Amino acid sequence: MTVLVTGGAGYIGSHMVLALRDSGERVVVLDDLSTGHRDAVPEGVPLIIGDVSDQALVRDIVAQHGVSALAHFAARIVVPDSVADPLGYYEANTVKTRALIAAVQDAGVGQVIFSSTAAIYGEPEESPVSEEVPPAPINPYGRSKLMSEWMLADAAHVLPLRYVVLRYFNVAGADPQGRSGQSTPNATHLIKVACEAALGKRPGLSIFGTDYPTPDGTCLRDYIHVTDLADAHLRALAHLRGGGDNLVLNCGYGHGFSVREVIAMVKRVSGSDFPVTEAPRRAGDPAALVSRADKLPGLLGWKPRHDDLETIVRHALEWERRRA
Ligand SMILES: NC(=O)c1ccc[n+]([C@@H]2O[C@H](COP(=O)([O-])OP(=O)(O)OC[C@H]3O[C@@H](n4cnc5c(N)ncnc54)[C@H](O)[C@@H]3O)[C@@H](O)[C@H]2O)c1
Ligand SMILES: O=c1ccn([C@@H]2O[C@H](COP(=O)(O)OP(=O)(O)O[C@H]3O[C@H](CO)[C@H](O)[C@H](O)[C@H]3O)[C@@H](O)[C@H]2O)c(=O)[nH]1
Repeated sequence: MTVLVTGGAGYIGSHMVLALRDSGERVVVLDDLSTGHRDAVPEGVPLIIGDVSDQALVRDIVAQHGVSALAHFAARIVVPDSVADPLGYYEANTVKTRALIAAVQDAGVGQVIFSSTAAIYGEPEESPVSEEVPPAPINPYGRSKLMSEWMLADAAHVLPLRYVVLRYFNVAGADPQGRSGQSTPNATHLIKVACEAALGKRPGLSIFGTDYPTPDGTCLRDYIHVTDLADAHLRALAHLRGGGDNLVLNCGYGHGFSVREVIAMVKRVSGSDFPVTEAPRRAGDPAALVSRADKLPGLLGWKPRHDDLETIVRHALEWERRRA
C-alpha cells in the first residue's frame, strides 16, 4: 500500500511526503530534480530520480514498491513561462501526464490524486468561484492542466481508474515544524518574494497593478497553507481507498486578501519595512480568484488548521530564515 508521489522533491509534493509519513504511510518519490531538491525528501523515503513519462521506470517502481495509489504533483508551473513556451508546457504537463496515467494503469494502480489549479478558471465572472463554473483558462499552463483533468475523466469512464482532482488556489507557508518549505529557484509567488525582500535577499518588490476593480485596487487571492493542502490530499486518498466516487474539488479557504494586505502582513510579521514600488499590471492576472470552499470540507471532512494569513506568513518567514 505504497503511495507514489511524483514531484515529491518540490514545494507542495515534499509536504505531502511529510504528511504521508506522519500518518504512517509508505511512500516512494519520483522526481527529475528539475526544480526540486534532493534534501526536500526525508531520510528513509526512497527517491527515484527520473522522468514521469518513463513508462518502464514507472512500471518498475510500482512493482518494486507495491504502489497502490498515485499523487501526481510533478509539473512545470510558471504562468509566463507557459506563454513563452506553450509546446514545452503541453509536453511537460499534458503529454507526460498521459504517459504516466497509462503506465500506472498498466501496472494495476487505479487510484489517482491530481494537482490541478485555480488557473483553469481563467478570469471568472463570479467570485468566489465554485467547481461548477465552466473552466476557461487564459494561458497554456491552465489549459495544460485542464486537459489532464479531462483525460482523467475520459479514461475513468472505460478503465479501472478513480481519481480526485484538487484545484489549488494560492499555496503558501511552510511546514510548521520547519522540515520543509518553498525553495523554488527564482520564485515569483507573492508571499515567497515578499519574505525574501523582508530578509534582504532581494532589494524589494513591485505591486503588479493598482487599478483593479477591487477595494484597494490590487488583486485578491485565496492563500491556502501548504500543510492544510497536504491534509486535503490525505483525505482524498482515504476517500479513494474507501471506494469513493471521482471528485473535482477546489482547495482554498474562501476568502481573499489583496496584494497590499499581504505585503502589510509580511512587513508586520518580519518587522522589516522593505521597499515596495507600484508597477503596471502583469499579463494574465485576474482581478480576483477566491474559492467557493464548501465542497472539500463537506465531502471529505477537511478542517483547515492554518486558515490565518499571519500564520501562513510566519511559517513562510521562518523557512526563509532557515535557508539564509
Ligand atoms: N505553487 C502553487 O501555488 C500551485 C498552485 C496551483 C497548482 N499547483 C500545482 O502543484 C504541483 C506542485 O507545484 P509546486 O509549487 O510544488 O512546484 P515545484 O516546482 O516546487 O515542484 C514540482 C516538482 O516536480 C518535479 N518535476 C517536474 N517535472 C518533472 C518530470 N517530468 N518528471 C519528474 N519530476 C518532475 C520538479 O523537480 C519538482 O520537484 C504542480 O502540479 C502545480 O501545477 C501549484
Ligand atoms: O512580486 C510580485 C508577485 C506577485 N504579485 C501579485 O500577487 C498576486 C499573486 O501572484 P502569485 O504570482 O503569487 O500567484 P498567481 O495568483 O499568479 O498564481 C498562482 O496561483 C494560481 C492559482 O490561483 C496558479 O496555480 C499559479 O500556478 C500560481 O503561480 C498577483 O496579483 C500578482 O500580480 C505582485 O504584485 N508582485
